[in-house]
Amino acid sequence: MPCDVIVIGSGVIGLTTAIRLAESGARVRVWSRDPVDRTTSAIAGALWEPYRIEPRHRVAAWSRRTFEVLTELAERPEETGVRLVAGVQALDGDLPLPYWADTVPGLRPAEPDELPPGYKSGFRARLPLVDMPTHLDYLSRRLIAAGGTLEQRTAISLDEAARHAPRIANCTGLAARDLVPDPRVRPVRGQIVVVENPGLTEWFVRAGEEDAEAVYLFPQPYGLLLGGTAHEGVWDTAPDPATADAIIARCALIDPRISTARVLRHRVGLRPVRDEVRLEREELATPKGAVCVHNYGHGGAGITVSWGCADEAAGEVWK
Ligand SMILES: Cc1cc2nc3c(=O)[nH]c(=O)nc-3n(C[C@H](O)[C@H](O)[C@H](O)COP(=O)(O)OP(=O)(O)OC[C@H]3O[C@@H](n4cnc5c(N)ncnc54)[C@H](O)[C@@H]3O)c2cc1C
Repeated sequence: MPCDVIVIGSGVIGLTTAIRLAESGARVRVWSRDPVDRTTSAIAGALWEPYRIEPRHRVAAWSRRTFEVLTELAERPEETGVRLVAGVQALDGDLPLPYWADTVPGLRPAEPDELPPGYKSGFRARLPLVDMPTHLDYLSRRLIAAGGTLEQRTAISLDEAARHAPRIANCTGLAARDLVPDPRVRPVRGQIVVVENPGLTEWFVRAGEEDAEAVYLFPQPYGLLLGGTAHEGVWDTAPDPATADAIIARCALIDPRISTARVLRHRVGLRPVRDEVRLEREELATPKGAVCVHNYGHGGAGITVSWGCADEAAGEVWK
């Protein structure tokens, strides 16, 4: 099938990149090793918030652009899976507000009585909270409506894809480690638990950038998502029962009703962390001289930067 661009990967990064290209008139094929609902993106929480992602100056611009787009999508939450939800992030000690705070209208320091017991400082904000199964469904439908195709197919190499199209977008997340190959992208394992929501309507987060154990509670339409962990270099995707118990115990300190809530499911995902997101154009040394735009390594914030990165990647494809 003739096409202008092959996008490799159907996580949030591949789908948003493919949508930008298809909606600007390109004939786009998306190849994905995994079905959309088996990607790392499908496991994410997913709150808009820059976390475990660098470099800050680019992340600030990408996340601002994504905030704008998600705010628009939040006008149709049933269709898009995006809602604007209020909540509190606790900070350790007297840390200043985060570097991206000016992106969020109305973000303000939390009053002491807005913080759970034991926490001294934090901020309060309304942020986009994304129900990923619904959102990925929405993105897939939007891609197809724009004329794109979604195929379950594994790219053996970038050169193989270059035999099918003159332009490629490499949105393979952690798998870029083997495909490129790029040893700088590495897993940071995250485990979560979904329980029946005992009545929470706001999110809560306490997550230091370097901490292996975080606390987060996200009220989603499918249940209350509890997190979590962040273990560097760990590849195991089987949920660990002791880790799940510890997550529930930490979250129950925020709301004791959680300790008796019915567990609906356990999930583990591997964040594709890199010292810097790789978003750049490369001329491949193939006989026909194809162009590959790399867009991977978004760490713990792929949803948070998705549309900003998609805009930039689509621009690089046509340069
Ligand atoms: C527990 C957890 C919680 C998280 N919470 C948040 C959050 O609250 N907010 C936030 O913004 N982010 C969050 N993240 C991070 C976010 O999930 C990732 O940054 C994001 O999903 C990365 O998206 P991606 O499209 O690059 O990768 P993926 O979703 O992994 O998609 C990669 C795609 O590439 C395909 N692929 C790989 N190799 C090949 C190949 N050779 N050929 C064809 N296809 C291939 C795969 O099949 C897949 O379709 C969380 C992550 C985890 C694990």
